[in-house]
Amino acid sequence: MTATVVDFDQVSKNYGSVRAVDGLTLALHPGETVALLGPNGAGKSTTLDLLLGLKRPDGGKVAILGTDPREAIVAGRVGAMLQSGGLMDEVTVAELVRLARDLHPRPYAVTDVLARAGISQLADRKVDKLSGGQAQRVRFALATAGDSDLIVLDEPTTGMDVSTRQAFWATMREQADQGRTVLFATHYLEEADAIADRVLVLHRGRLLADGTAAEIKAKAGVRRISFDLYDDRIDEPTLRGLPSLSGLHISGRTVRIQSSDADATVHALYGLGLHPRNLEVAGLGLEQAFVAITEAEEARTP
Ligand SMILES: Nc1ncnc2c1ncn2[C@@H]1O[C@H](COP(=O)(O)OP(=O)(O)OP(=O)(O)O)[C@@H](O)[C@H]1O
Repeated sequence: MTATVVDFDQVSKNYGSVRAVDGLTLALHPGETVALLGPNGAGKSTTLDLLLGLKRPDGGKVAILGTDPREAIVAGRVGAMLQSGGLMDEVTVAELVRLARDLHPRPYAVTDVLARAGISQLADRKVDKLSGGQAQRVRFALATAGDSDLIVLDEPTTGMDVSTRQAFWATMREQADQGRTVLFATHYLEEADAIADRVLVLHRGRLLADGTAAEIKAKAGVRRISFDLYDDRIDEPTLRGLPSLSGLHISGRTVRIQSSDADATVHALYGLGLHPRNLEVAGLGLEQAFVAITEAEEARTP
């Protein structure tokens, strides 16, 4: 059986009357790259804080590799990169990385850490002279200053430019390929789609969806249909009457539809005697699926 790296068992956390995390049960395994998604206030940061032992749950239990999160951190099992992590001023990048690796039970060489984070050329730069994206890379270097089993990242690529972001994710992929578990919270859904092999959707502190990006898209249950009408009059009320329609957009001769049952919609389309050309049926993108899932939940529990 595969060991469990992260284990949340019925975990809850309240801030006064706000239930930030609500009975969360979750297990993460070695080598998984997991994206944590959720609208603002869904409980992502609180979940990561509970995981890192920065907050204590009001109910339930959090474990990392079967031990208390704080113990796991002291043992160097976890590398973390948090949004709020301020960097020490008045020191150079290399000095700061050296400090982090000196505190790690299984440290890497400073030059390797700098190279992996793509900041070798910034080694002698004072930390307070870094750009936002460079500071993010330094935080990343601190999170990977030693050999950890779990890497936790809270919105890691905020402020990174496109090429820095790509290099960052390539490095993270390597970390996961070596058997480490990578858990990251993000608002960039295309990033989750491209990088994560497992996606968690959190909403009001509860897990709404847990699966591959493809499974989350399928869960949204909506498909996009598009086609061109060259030979027929485009009659909007008739198109609106198609079964299972949840959206209709007409632009010139092109019709775009969202449908909860694409087979039924397309069948009825031909039944109207229309002659659609360039017909395409596709699933939702992860971003649209995320919106559909969270909005459906909002409608269910206002
Ligand atoms: N220290 C705190 N005191 C009171 N309420 C808090 C505190 N921290 C978070 N909350 C509340 O708990 C809920 C979850 O917040 P959290 O920061 O975990 O969400 P998030 O998913 O990380 O949001 P975002 O995407 O905006 O960063 C929110 O309603 C938030 O207002």
